[in-house]
Amino acid sequence: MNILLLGYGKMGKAIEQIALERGHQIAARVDAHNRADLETIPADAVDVVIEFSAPESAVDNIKSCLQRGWPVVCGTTGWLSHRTEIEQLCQEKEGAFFYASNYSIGVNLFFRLNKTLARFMRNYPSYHVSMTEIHHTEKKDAPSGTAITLAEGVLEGLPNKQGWVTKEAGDDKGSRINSTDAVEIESLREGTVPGTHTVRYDSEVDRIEITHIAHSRQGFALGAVIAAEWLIGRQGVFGMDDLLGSIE
Ligand SMILES: NC(=O)C1=CN([C@@H]2O[C@H](COP(=O)(O)OP(=O)(O)OC[C@H]3O[C@@H](n4cnc5c(N)ncnc54)[C@H](OP(=O)(O)O)[C@@H]3O)[C@@H](O)[C@H]2O)C=CC1
Ligand SMILES: O=C(O)C1=N[C@H](C(=O)O)C[C@H](O)C1
Repeated sequence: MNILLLGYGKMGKAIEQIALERGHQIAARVDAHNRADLETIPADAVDVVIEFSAPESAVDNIKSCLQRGWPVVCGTTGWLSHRTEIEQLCQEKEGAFFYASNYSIGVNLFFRLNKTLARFMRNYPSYHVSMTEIHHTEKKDAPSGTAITLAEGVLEGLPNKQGWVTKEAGDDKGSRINSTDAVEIESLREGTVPGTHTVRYDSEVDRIEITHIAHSRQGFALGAVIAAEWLIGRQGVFGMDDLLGSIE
C-alpha cells in the first residue's frame, strides 16, 4: 500500500522503517515544514495516511485527509476533546478513521489486564488506586493518552471512583475533584524513556501493581502499520478492540 506519513518525527521514522520492511511504499512524508504540500498530493497517490504529529495539529490534519477521501490511522495524543467532531466528519464523508492512544499489542493486552484487575479490586475499598506514566522529555502532552485510557479502564471497574486527576496542581485536565474519590495520575518526564505505565493499588499493609515498559518505539510503529493494513477497504470509526477482535 502507498502510505502518506503525516508527521515525520520519532514515530513517523519508526513507522517508515517497518512499513518498508513489510513491503509498503511511502507516498509522501509531511511534517510542519512542508505541511502546505499536503493539498498538492494527488488523491489517488495515497491508500492510507498514518498521522503521528502533535496535539495542536492532529485535528486539522485528520480533517484534511478525510476531506480528501483518505483513510486515516491516527496515533497523536492530546486532541480528544475534538473526537466527536472527527467521528461525525468521518461518517459524513463515508470515510475510515482509526484511533488508538497506544498501538502496541502489549499495551493493549495490558489495557485488558488493567480492566480485569480493577473489577477484581471493586470489593476491596481499603486499597487506594493511583497511576504513574514516564516518558521522554520531548513529550508535549500530560498525562499520556495511554494513561488516560488506563484511567478510563479503572473507572469502568471501580464505579465509586469519580474521575481522574493529575498529581501536580495546575496541570489538571481531568475533573477537579477530591483525589481520594479520583484516580490520581502522576506524569514524569525523564531522558529518552519511550513509555512506562504503572497502575498501583496501595493499602496500609501492601501494594499490588502492574507495569508496562516499552523498550523502544518498535511496538507502537508495528501496531500502527498493522492497523493501516487492516483499515484499507473498511468504512467507519475503529480502534484496537476492532482490530484485535478480528485477528484473535
Ligand atoms: N498512539 C501511539 O501508539 C503513540 C502515540 N504517540 C504520539 O504521537 C505523536 C508524535 O510523537 P513523536 O513522533 O514522538 O513526536 P515528534 O515530536 O518526534 O514528531 C512530531 C512530528 O510531527 C510534525 N508536525 C508538527 N506539526 C505538524 C503539522 N501541522 N502537520 C504535519 N506534521 C506536523 C513535526 O514536524 P517538525 O519536525 O517539522 O516540527 C514532527 O515531524 C505524539 O502525540 C505522541 O504522543 C507516540 C508514540 C506512540
Ligand atoms: O509521546 C510518546 O512518546 C508516547 N505517546 C503515547 C501516549 O501519550 O500514551 C503512547 C506512548 O506511550 C508513547
